[in-house]
Amino acid sequence: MSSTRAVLEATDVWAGYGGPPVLAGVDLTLRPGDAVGLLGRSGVGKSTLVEILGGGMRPAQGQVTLDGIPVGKTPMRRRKEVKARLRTVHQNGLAGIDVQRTVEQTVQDAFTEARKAGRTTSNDVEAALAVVGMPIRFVTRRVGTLSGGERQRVAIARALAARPDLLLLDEPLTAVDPAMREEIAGDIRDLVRADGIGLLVASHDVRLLDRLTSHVLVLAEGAIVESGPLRDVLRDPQHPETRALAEAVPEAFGARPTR
Ligand SMILES: Nc1ncnc2c1ncn2[C@@H]1O[C@H](COP(=O)(O)OP(=O)(O)OP(=O)(O)O)[C@@H](O)[C@H]1O
Repeated sequence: MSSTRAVLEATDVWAGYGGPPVLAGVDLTLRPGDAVGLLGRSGVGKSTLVEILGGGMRPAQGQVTLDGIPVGKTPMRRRKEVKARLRTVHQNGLAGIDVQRTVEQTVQDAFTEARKAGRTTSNDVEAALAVVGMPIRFVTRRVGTLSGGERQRVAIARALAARPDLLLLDEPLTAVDPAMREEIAGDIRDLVRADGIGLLVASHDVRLLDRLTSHVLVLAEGAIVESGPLRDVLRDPQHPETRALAEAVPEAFGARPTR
């Protein structure tokens, strides 16, 4: 429903934690309607990149912009707008969520903000929870009493209720069992497709990326070393790190057996 559709652009992003750089010149563009996976082995810098893209961490060098507005050092008067258009769901699913509020209040708050901003007319908490496979009986539960997997799902429902232009998910649904994870991923995919929300999903779970995204970027040695449709990338990996990832996934994803 938003009038302008945001484009997120990262240019020559460098970052680290005092040692060798974790990110060393990452370029990336995310548009509404995109469904992009960020694939890479554990510790390669996926969360760091998601944090920087969402404005939670500043790069040592380079910049991230949302339709030209700097993300991370956003001018005060544009912060609300950036927050409405660009949402991040962190790995633990709790950042920014008041654990004392109920599930219903948490999702309702997001709808209220989105309605005020003219981003949605919906107020359907039950439908929002259904997308992440949560029955209506959870509405009265305080977020602080939920299991890890339930919190992750509420965090996603809340982010989707906000109807952002772009949604960044860092290792979503890790605490949810595999069968349910696939089903929820399919429902999330349907919703973001229907609403034209741009999605970036950081994960090393290729099954999840296969469900949620249409295109992957492989992060290795601080940079995006490969990109393309997931199954193509795994079938014909070019970079040694992609080859290692491909060898570890089931053949169903098109990876060639190790010779
Ligand atoms: N606060 C921190 N202080 C020092 N080092 C950090 C900090 N946060 C992350 N790192 C290091 O930076 C590197 C990248 O971490 P990051 O969490 O971005 O990787 P990741 O690809 O998301 O990993 P995973 O898949 O295991 O979540 C790792 O070597 C990690 O140990």
